[in-house]
Amino acid sequence: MKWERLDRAAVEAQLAELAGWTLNDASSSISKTFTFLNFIEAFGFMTEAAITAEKLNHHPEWFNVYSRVDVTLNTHDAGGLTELDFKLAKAMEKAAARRLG
Ligand SMILES: C[C@H](O)[C@H](O)[C@H]1CNC2=NC(N)=NC(=O)C2=N1
Repeated sequence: MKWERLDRAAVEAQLAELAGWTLNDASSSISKTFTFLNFIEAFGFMTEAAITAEKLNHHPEWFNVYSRVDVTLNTHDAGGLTELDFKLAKAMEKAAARRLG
């Protein structure tokens, strides 16, 4: 399925449903830093997010050090943000919430 790039208003509307995500340069991606109790919790989050990413065929750019995971999402194929980025962001929120309590 071909996903369309969202316009600024649609991006703002989606962002309003998410806590702690920031919009990057030219509205082309969104980012969030997740901090867990330790590496195992961070890696458990990444494992769960990876399974969702594979199901969606939509993959995060991320960087992990110990308990921290920096995530950036965008849709390369669309050159910006699409609904897929927000589906993955919301799934990540659920996976993180389960580990953060
Ligand atoms: C060929 C393959 O389906 C595509 O490259 C998919 C894979 N995962 C992807 N992930 C992300 N974030 N953006 C994409 O455009 C994308 N495209």
